Amino acid sequence: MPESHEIPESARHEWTSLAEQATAAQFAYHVKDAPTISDGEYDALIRRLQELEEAHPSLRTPDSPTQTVGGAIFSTDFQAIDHLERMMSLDNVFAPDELATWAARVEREAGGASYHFLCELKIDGLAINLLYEQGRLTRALTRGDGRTGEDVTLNVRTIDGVPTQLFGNDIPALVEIRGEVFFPIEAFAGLNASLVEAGRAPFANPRNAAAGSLRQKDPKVTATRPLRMLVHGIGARRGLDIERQSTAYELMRGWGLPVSSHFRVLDDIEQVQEFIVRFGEQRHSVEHEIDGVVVKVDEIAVQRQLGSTSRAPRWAIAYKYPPEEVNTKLLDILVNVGRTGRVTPYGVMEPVVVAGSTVTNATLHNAFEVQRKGVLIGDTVVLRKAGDVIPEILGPVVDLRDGSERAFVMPTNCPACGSELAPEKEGDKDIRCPNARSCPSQLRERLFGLAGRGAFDIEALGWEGAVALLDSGVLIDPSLGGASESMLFSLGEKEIARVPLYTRAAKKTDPEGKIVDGRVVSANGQRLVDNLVSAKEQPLWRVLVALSIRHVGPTAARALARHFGSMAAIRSASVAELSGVEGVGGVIAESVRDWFDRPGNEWHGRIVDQWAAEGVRMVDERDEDVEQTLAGKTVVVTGSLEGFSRDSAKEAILARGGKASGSVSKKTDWVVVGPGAGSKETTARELGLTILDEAGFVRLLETGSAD
Ligand SMILES: NC(=O)c1ccc[n+]([C@@H]2O[C@H](COP(=O)([O-])OP(=O)(O)OC[C@H]3O[C@@H](n4cnc5c(N)ncnc54)[C@H](O)[C@@H]3O)[C@@H](O)[C@H]2O)c1
Ligand SMILES: [Zn+2]
Repeated sequence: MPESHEIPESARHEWTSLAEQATAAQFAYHVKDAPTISDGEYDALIRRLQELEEAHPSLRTPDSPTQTVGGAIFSTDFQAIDHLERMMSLDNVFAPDELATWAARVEREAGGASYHFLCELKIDGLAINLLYEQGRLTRALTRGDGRTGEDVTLNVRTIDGVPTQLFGNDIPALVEIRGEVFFPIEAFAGLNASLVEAGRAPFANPRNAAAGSLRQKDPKVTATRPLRMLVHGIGARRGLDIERQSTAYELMRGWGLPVSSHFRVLDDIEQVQEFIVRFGEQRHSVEHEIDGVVVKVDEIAVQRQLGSTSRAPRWAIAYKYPPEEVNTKLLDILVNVGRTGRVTPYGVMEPVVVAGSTVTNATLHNAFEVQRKGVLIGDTVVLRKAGDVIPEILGPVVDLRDGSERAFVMPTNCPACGSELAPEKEGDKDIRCPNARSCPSQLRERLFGLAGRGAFDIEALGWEGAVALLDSGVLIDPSLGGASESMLFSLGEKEIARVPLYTRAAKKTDPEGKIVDGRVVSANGQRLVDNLVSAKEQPLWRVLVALSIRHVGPTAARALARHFGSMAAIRSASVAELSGVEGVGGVIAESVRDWFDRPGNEWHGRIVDQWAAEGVRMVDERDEDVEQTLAGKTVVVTGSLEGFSRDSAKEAILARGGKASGSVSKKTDWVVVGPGAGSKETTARELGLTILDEAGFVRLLETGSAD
């Protein structure tokens, strides 16, 4: 124990308590493969311990969690064996200035030698040490405490892509290959579903699935898991002389080892920064989870010169991205009734900040999905939110259950209107509220949906506004005998003035994502009137989307509008005629006909009639009048353009028969780049695609050619 007389008692207490928590977390994470706190929380614990130790160096004992390579061996399932050369951890930085500090230190201690930076993705899996003797895989060990690992040779032999025999003629007599075993993201949900079905505990995230799958007593179980491995280092070696780590990677690739295609050798720390930013944006286009970038000094001689601390090399650093996974409590599972009556369960969670916003809800899609994920109400769950992507509950933290958790039961009646819920057809995964006409929940969702960006785009009408309009009764439709979104366009200023409204923008500016009391924009009533006037001029496809016809989203609506040109023509088209349109299949065609024709749906037609009577545009300028200069071509627009919004650029491409894509690939014909373009431009350049500026884009639209 540290000397206590010179350290304030409060600091000593805090250190002891945090060290205990960190040690317990290491055990849960490295030994049980079932962490009970998130990586972000763990990193924060370690940071705080480091701060305390910085202030009171005598707290920094050799067995402090800040000084050890986590995961001492406690498991009896495997034999403990020493590594030939120690396996290290990595020190972390979380911001550019911390990276710069590290780089400055490297520069200072490199003693004038010249060197490069080797940048790699930090694979979120578990470390493995493969021993090859005369090219034969003779042993595989987990990292353990860095000196001693667990013998998982038989398990590793079942991993696809890990060669049991190296090939080539420059095979060293002995070499330790270090790498990471991971669980491919796309296989994760399926694994949990099958575990739940077998009555077993699901994994909290892919990283734990990797560790838990590898560290199985029975290698036959490991063999059923789609584990993969990538190489990221080299340990003890005999008969191998390399000057740079990147050279070793090329050699290893030649021997048949799985080497990542994402590593780069860079000259200076500015380029390293760019690499970090680029992969921060592309974090999800990689087949495994990454929690950061690892920056290494490439030259082995300089690595030796820099040496290492008790737990990590000084010649490498992990730049960690902001965490996208947090733990929170699943307080309840409720159901939402959507604009087409679909009933969707969603989790209500203790509010938690992740990826820059506060999350309280996450959709669970349907009752099967709840089942497959194995989450219970009352569970601590791992919640993931990646950038702009909608938040997702990954899985439960089973070890924190106390027996009070309960399973979700799908309600039998609509929580909004009491109607009996049922699947529409036998075998449907979804169940629905059949009361399309007056279910308050469906009405709210339809009204909100029709104001959305992909429909009429009524900026002044957000969720709260939709609720307020319906609650105030101004949308009572005499012809329908109840509330209906069809009254919207007939509203006058007088009616709107009665309703307190909130804008989408107001919602956005509030960091909490909720509407703060009193944020009633009084000018908003006038804005809504103005918005409604311009909404009437929206093109036909947007009107179609606004009708909330099942399966008719922007893509199908565009195809229908382009082909038929008017609401009247769509209304009178047969299923065969509808499904004959490219991009409109049988399901959509049936859905459109059903929406108009099914007995009881007559009120749908009346909505269309009423909108038409209020002046909503029901006929398009036919796209045939626009020359199809881009037929069959794919264009990506990135960055901001002066004369086009994101939507109008897309419409201009679509109207000319082209495809507007969101991602750059080899199949992209042209990439239009405006100021602020990021990784897409880089990718386009790497692929050697034709890049256009705004003027070039305008010419392209007119002529179909970039010259
Ligand atoms: N949630 C928890 O309770 C808990 C507990 C302990 C640890 N952890 C997590 O683990 C981290 C600490 O674990 P650690 O000591 O293994 O450190 P680390 O995971 O931050 O970094 C070291 C490891 O990164 C791996 N790695 C992945 N890609 C690499 C690459 N390209 N090059 C080199 N190495 C690469 C190696 O296996 C190496 O051992 C924490 O920061 C936290 O994220 C979480
Ligand atoms: Zn209902």
